Amino acid sequence: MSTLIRGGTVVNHDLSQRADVLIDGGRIVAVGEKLEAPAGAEIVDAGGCYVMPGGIDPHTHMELMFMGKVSADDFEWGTKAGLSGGTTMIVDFCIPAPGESMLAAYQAWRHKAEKACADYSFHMAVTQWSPQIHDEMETVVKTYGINTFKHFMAYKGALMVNDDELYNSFRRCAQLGALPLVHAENGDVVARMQADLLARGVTGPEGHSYSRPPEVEGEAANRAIMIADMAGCPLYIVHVSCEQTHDAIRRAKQAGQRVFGEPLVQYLVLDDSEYQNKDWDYAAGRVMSPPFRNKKHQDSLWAGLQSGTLSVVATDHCSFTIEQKRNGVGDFTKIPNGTGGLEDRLPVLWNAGVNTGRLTKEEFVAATSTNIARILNMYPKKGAVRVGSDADLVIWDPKATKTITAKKQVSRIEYNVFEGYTCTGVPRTVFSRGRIAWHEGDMRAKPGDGEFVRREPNAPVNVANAIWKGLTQPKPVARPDIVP
Ligand SMILES: NC(=O)NCCC(=O)O
Ligand SMILES: [Zn+2]
Ligand SMILES: [Zn+2]
Repeated sequence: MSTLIRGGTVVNHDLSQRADVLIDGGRIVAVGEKLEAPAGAEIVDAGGCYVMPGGIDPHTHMELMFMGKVSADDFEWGTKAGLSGGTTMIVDFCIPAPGESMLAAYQAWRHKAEKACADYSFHMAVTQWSPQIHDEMETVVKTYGINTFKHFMAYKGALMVNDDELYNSFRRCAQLGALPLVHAENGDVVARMQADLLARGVTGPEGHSYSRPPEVEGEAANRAIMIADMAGCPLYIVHVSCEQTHDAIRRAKQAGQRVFGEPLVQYLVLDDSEYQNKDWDYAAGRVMSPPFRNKKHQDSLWAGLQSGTLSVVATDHCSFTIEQKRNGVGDFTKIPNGTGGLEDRLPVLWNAGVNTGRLTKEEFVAATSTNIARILNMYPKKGAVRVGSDADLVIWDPKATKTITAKKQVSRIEYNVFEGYTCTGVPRTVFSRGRIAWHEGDMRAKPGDGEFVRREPNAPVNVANAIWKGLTQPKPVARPDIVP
């Protein structure tokens, strides 16, 4: 059955225009003014609204075993939370358990994701280096359709990799046409600072923030950028929280490197005063890595989104209940790291970005959908309102308001880091591959509706980078033979 979305303004990353959108077979089949409704088509009114590509959150952790706890939102509730806030696709991190092969981890993640209500894809984590990992990476790319590999430079003794492992893996990414991702924090320094703080009696959630200053992030970001350049691959830095990391990205871009930065919506509107809250549960609920920063860093991130030095706004949705967070009472290093935000990303970014003039609505679409679709090589299947694209769409009411409260959220945890924040501009109707998945609070998507999205290697940026690196690689100097 076809659907005609009538009377709205279509907003793409490059252009906004009054246009109707015709959907058939899960795809967009026409975009234009005053389209004829085919016989039997469902008509959906978008008068006074924007029609935008569904949000893509490239950074989530559903049902993840992390720091001894399993994150509370699974693929069903995580994707439902996303849909209720206009996000129609997530990219989750497939993280092998210690000693587990990537191939087994991939199967485990596919199993967990069977109940997804919206489309999803995976990044694969590299948590050690060995000939087996080297070989498995090829299968991950060519057989499983995953073109991104995540590296943790923090979480010493758990997920952290060293520079040798980074370089080996980045080299392999260059060979495979894949994109490496890094969590940039100097895990050795963090571990020392944590121990020093605990020894000085700083045991509460504020210790988490003190132990991870912007310098540990900036240093690691710089290091990863330099290693990626030497390895000959582009680089994507997840959860960019501070000016130091933004500055490293900015310099790398100005020097011609292909580096992408991903701030989180939490970093744009929440600050480090949250960790000083007298209520332990409140402060612990905001513990994530890197931690929230101050206004100076927030301004830097906003400027990066405006200027294009930062590309994508994500959430790193990794939600833990209060009981799980209380694992760290008396020792902040044991508080499971992570916050929610998936259902709030678009409304909060619109309110804090578009309504304040920091972002145009087109830049909003770029930061929440189109840029990441291009970086991950799934554009224009995802990330665009254009003929042939998947009909993952949001009808966005720029006048409607909502005050965020955990009492009404879809996520399974008891609190919300944006509690009390009022947004003007919220989704009215959300389509997932042509079906109405959510409409004004009515969740229609069902477990299993989501599909895995394959992503092929050799995105345009990888190809260009490989050509450049090939042309500029060290070559032997031809000299006349010396006859001894
Ligand atoms: N960010 C965070 O605190 N938790 C999730 C794991 C990660 O992305 O580092
Ligand atoms: Zn991380
Ligand atoms: Zn993460």
